[in-house]
Amino acid sequence: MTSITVNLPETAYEIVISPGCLSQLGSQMKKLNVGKKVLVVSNPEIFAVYGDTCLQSLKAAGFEVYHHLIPAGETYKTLQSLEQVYDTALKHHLERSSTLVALGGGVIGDMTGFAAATWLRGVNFVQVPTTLLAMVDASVGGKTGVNHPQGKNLIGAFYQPKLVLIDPNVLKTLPEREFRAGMAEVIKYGVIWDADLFGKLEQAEQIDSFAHIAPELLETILIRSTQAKADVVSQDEKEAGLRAILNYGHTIGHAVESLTHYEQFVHGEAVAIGMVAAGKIATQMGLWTEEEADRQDRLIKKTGLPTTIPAKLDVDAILETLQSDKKVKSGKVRFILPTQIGKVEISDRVTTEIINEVILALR
Ligand SMILES: NC(=O)c1ccc[n+]([C@@H]2O[C@H](COP(=O)([O-])OP(=O)(O)OC[C@H]3O[C@@H](n4cnc5c(N)ncnc54)[C@H](O)[C@@H]3O)[C@@H](O)[C@H]2O)c1
Ligand SMILES: O=C(O)C(=O)C[C@@H](O)[C@H](O)[C@H](O)COP(=O)(O)O
Ligand SMILES: [Zn+2]
Repeated sequence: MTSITVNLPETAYEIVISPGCLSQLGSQMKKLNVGKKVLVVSNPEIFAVYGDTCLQSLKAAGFEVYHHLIPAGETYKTLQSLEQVYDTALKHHLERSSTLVALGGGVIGDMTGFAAATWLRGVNFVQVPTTLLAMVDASVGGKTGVNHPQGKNLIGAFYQPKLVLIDPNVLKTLPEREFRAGMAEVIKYGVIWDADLFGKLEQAEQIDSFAHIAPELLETILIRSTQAKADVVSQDEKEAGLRAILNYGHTIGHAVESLTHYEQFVHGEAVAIGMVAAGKIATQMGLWTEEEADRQDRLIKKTGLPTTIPAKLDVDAILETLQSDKKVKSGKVRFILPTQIGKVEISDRVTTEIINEVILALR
C-alpha cells in the first residue's frame, strides 16, 4: 500500500493506492470520523460492476448507505444532473456530518465534489476514482464543478476530499480509449514537472492500454502523478500562481472539447491536442527546442492519442472560446508553455497571430 499526503493550509488528506482496496472503503472511511449516512454517487455502468463491493464494505463498517446514479458522459456534467443529486440528498435527509462518495471517473468526481461543497454549505467528500485519468489527476486537489453550455467547468468550487482511495484493479474493465485519455494527463506531468517520469514513458515498450503496460510502470505512474499533483496543490491550493501549470494543454484543449460538444473527443484526447498546440507555440516563440517538442509529440502518438485539430472548427470560434478560459487575466489569455522537459512557464505574451498560425498548422 502506498499513501501520499496532500498537505494544505486548512486540511490534510491521504491518497491511498493499493490493489484491492475498494473493499476497504468502509474501514478507511471509519477512520475519518464522519457521520453515519453515506450517499454514493456513480453512473449505471460503473455501479453495476463496483457498486456492490463499495456498498457492502460501507455497510459492514456500520454506515447507512444510499446511492444516486447519473448517466455516463461529459454531456451530463451539468447543473441539471446536480439538482437531482440534491433531490436524493434531501430525500434521505443527509446531514452536515454525512458523506458523499464519488465512485467513478472525473465527471462523477467533479460533480459529486461540487454537490458536497454546496449541499448544506458543505458535507464530507470522498473520492474513489475508477478511471486512470481520475486516479492520476481529477480525484486529487479539490477542483470540483460542472460545465456551462458556453464552456468547460465554468461553475464550481475548490473543495477538498477527506480521502482518495485508488484501487488500480478496477482499471481492468476500463475501455482502452479511456486508458489512453488518462495517459494524456500522465504525459502532462512529465512535461510540466517530472522529466524522469517522461523518460520512463519514452523508454517503455507500450503504454497504450492496461493490457500492454508493465504493472511496475503503472504503479510508478500512479505514484509519481499523484505525488506531482499533491506537490503542486500543496503549494498553491486555489491557483493563485503555480497551480496553473496543471492546466498545460487545457487552454486550446478545453476549447476543442467544448466546441465539438463533448462528442468527438474525451477530455484527455482534447488535452493531448492542446499539449501539441502549446508545444508548437513554445517553439515558435523560441522558448522550447523543436527536438524536445518532437519528443513530446512522439510520446503522445505512441499512446495512440490525437494530435490534430478538426478542420471543421472555426479558428475565430476557438479564439472566442479562449476568452472564457479561467486563466484569462486583465483580458489576456495565458498559456502554459514548456521551456524544457520537466519545466514550464506561464505566459501572457502569446499573440493572436501565433495562436492562429498554430491552429491552422494543426488542422
Ligand atoms: N478536478 C480535476 O482536477 C480534474 C482533472 C482532470 C479532469 N477533470 C475532469 O474529468 C472529466 C474526465 O474524466 P474521465 O476521463 O475520468 O472520464 P469519465 O468520468 O467520463 O469516465 C470515462 C468513461 O469510463 C467509464 N468508466 C469509468 N471507470 C470505469 C471502469 N473502471 N471500468 C469501466 N468503465 C469505466 C465511465 O462510465 C465513462 O463512460 C472531465 O470532465 C474533466 O474536466 C477534472
Ligand atoms: O487541478 C488542476 O488545477 C488542473 O488544471 C487539472 C486539469 O487536468 C483539469 O482538467 C482541471 O479540471 C482543469 O481545470 P480548469 O480550471 O481549467 O477548469
Ligand atoms: Zn485535465
